[in-house]
Amino acid sequence: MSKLPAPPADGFCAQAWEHTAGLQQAIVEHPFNTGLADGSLDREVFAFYIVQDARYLVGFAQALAAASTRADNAEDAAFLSGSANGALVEERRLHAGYVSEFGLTEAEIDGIGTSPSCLAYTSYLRACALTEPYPVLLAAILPCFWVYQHVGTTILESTGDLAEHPYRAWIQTYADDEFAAAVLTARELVDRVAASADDATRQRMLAAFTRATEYEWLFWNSAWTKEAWPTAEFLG
Ligand SMILES: Cc1ncc(C[n+]2csc(CCO)c2C)c(N)n1
Repeated sequence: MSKLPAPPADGFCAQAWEHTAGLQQAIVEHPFNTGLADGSLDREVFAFYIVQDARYLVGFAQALAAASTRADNAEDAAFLSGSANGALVEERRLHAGYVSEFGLTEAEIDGIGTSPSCLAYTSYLRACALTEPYPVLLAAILPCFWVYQHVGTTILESTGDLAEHPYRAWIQTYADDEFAAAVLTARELVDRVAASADDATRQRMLAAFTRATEYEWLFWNSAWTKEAWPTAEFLG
């Protein structure tokens, strides 16, 4: 799948992407993602990322499920709750893969703490679900879709044939046509909701989109550094 078409120039999504363009570039150029693209990424760093991502997917699914209860029509509710289910199906798939691909036992998995950045991102999404207006919650959810589609298709452009690529399953998931269609639906939903929001709400939407995109960067960076709690040493 190639890159998505640009969103309508007068809408929220176009404004949000332009506002975060430097950060989007930094995400694509992060050493985690350049290593994912050329296949040089350390397997252990990737395993750390996958374990944290499974934790993230549970929190993200909760935010999507909460958003679906606030939709004002069945089509949007179905999209949001279907995406929540999709995130949980993916969590189950990753979890099953821990054992087969990375040789981790259930006890080892349970012993891996949720990283500070993973907890911060999921806590932020859950907080948006509880305390922010529906349009702001949707703006916080959107980078999860859009940033991954951007990263996946940018990596695919640079790799070409994936037959021998060690991270082909990951790249295929996020450069896939079905996923691109979901990202377009998410963008259209956010543009539509933003169009009938007042200026103050639109400002908060932009802040939420930006914050969630910052958390996307933090998430990759935390895998790259195998981020741990600096306080762990005080707890024995
Ligand atoms: C940190 C992080 N951010 C985004 C995604 C991508 N993602 C997760 S669930 C979903 C859509 C609903 O099924 C998408 C696009 C990820 N895996 N990890």
